[in-house]
Amino acid sequence: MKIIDGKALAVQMQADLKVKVEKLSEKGVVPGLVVILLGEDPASQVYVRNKERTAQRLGINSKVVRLPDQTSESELLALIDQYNQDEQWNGILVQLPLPAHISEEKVLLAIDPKKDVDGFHPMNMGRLWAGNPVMVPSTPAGIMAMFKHYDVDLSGKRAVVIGRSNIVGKPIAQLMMMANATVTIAHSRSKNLSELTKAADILVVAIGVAKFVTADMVKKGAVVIDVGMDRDENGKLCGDVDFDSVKEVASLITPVPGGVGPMTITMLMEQTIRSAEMSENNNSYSSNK
Ligand SMILES: NC(=O)C1=CN([C@@H]2O[C@H](COP(=O)(O)OP(=O)(O)OC[C@H]3O[C@@H](n4cnc5c(N)ncnc54)[C@H](OP(=O)(O)O)[C@@H]3O)[C@@H](O)[C@H]2O)C=CC1
Ligand SMILES: Nc1nc(=O)c2c([nH]1)NC[C@@H]1CN(c3ccc(C(=O)N[C@@H](CCC(=O)O)C(=O)O)cc3)C=[N+]21
Repeated sequence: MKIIDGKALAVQMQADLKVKVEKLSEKGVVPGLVVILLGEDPASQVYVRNKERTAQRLGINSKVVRLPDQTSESELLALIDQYNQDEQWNGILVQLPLPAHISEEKVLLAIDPKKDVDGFHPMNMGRLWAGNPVMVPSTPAGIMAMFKHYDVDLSGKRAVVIGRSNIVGKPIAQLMMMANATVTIAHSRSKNLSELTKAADILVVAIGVAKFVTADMVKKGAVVIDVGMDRDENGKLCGDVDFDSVKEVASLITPVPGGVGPMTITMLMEQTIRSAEMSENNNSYSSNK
């Protein structure tokens, strides 16, 4: 068993990104990321602070707009429109989940697809599913970067994703399919889940249930990616995978913390930089393939 060190890979990739930002800045193009956060959810506060800190370290111009929970949908939409028009900000991210009185769909549709560094706008989701991604959601992009760095070849392999959210499950399934894996997407209605997961060469878990995947559900030698950000019975941060038992079965496994999380932030920064590059090149909004 080998542990995938997401933290170390993130640090390594961020060093390259810092150089990129310096070069762009010399040309007068400073990438700018604005993060909009509604409410006081403590986990969201931590993630947003991590994003802000990383952006600053890389020389990316960053701004966090903190708004009260009761902010109206129209206020939020007006604010997004203001940042859509403002050339100084080439990346706009609205932290999810949003309060129940605000339509997530309307908000995601309002963000200029060119500035949608999360890749959650239906235009960007559609382009991903069409096989010509422009902006890719950062968690799945981070997982693919880990596969590349650790020489995990997906071609012809059986990959199983547990979770079908728009921000993790669906896009990672599509990216693995694009890398020629045979992909199964499981969710809370799936029957005989263990049977599916036991057949997986690659298992990606994104459900939000602490230590849900146990060793008996995993094939010997499988690669296990744990996206979960959960709390165990003692309130300690843990993932969706029971790391201590599954690590004995897996050939490669990500820890929580220090696995997918740091890579998510890194890919968000990469995407922000790419979006700044596109805005420099005459607003060309096109796939990078
Ligand atoms: N490290 C990182 O960078 C990130 C971590 N996360 C974390 O990843 C986890 C998942 O996030 P997200 O995708 O947004 O979650 P959602 O809550 O949007 O989706 C959860 C998915 O898991 C499925 N599910 C829930 N319980 C079970 C179960 N017992 N068996 C099988 N499937 C189940 C649900 O099925 P159904 O559709 O049927 O309801 C749903 O498809 C969370 O812990 C979140 O905090 C999220 C984003 C980034
Ligand atoms: N519009 C939007 N975009 C997102 O990308 C987005 C979102 N909304 N909502 C919530 C999820 C979750 N997410 C994480 C980012 C970093 C860590 C992270 O840094 N994790 C650290 C630990 C953090 C801690 O100590 O709590 C780690 O795993 O090592 C985790 C989770 C981004 N998300």
